[in-house]
Amino acid sequence: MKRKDYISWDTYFMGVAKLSALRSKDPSTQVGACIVNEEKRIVGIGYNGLPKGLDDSSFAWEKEGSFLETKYPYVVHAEANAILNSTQNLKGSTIYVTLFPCNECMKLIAQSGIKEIVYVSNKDEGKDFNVASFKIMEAAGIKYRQIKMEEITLNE
Ligand SMILES: O=c1ccn([C@H]2C[C@H](O)[C@@H](COP(=O)(O)O)O2)c(=O)[nH]1
Ligand SMILES: [Zn+2]
Repeated sequence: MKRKDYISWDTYFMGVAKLSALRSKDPSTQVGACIVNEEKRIVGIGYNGLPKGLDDSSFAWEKEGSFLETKYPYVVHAEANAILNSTQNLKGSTIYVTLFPCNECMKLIAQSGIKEIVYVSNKDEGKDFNVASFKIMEAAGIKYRQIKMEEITLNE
């Protein structure tokens, strides 16, 4: 008889997104993304980090202070990395992301043909960029749903 407590597709793909987020060097917000095609194949993964060639230790990860001394001008967002890392055309695919995408990422998501967003947290709800993100998403006809992530236990 087959096992009954196997994880769902949502848990599986969000689990990959969460695992990817653990690679992030951002001390305050770690984001992971996993793009899945219509055949449930993973076609791109990413997390928020500095661009290739930049030393993680030489750049500030501050949230506040002079703009050039914060992380904001330098970090590549998880969704952008997942799209850049993708192995095929993303038309019709789904992105699993641990944090609801910002407006900049939403533009990339719409432009790449991704048709569904599955997310866990929307910690920036109500901020202008978050409202803009919802506007882009709805105007582009992208579906979305928020899921609760269950704990995954790894047996030996
Ligand atoms: O769509 C998004 C939005 C944000 N991120 C990353 C970029 C930063 O490293 C953090 C956000 O910093 P805060 O601590 O929340 O100010 O998250 C992302 O990857 N994708
Ligand atoms: Zn973003």
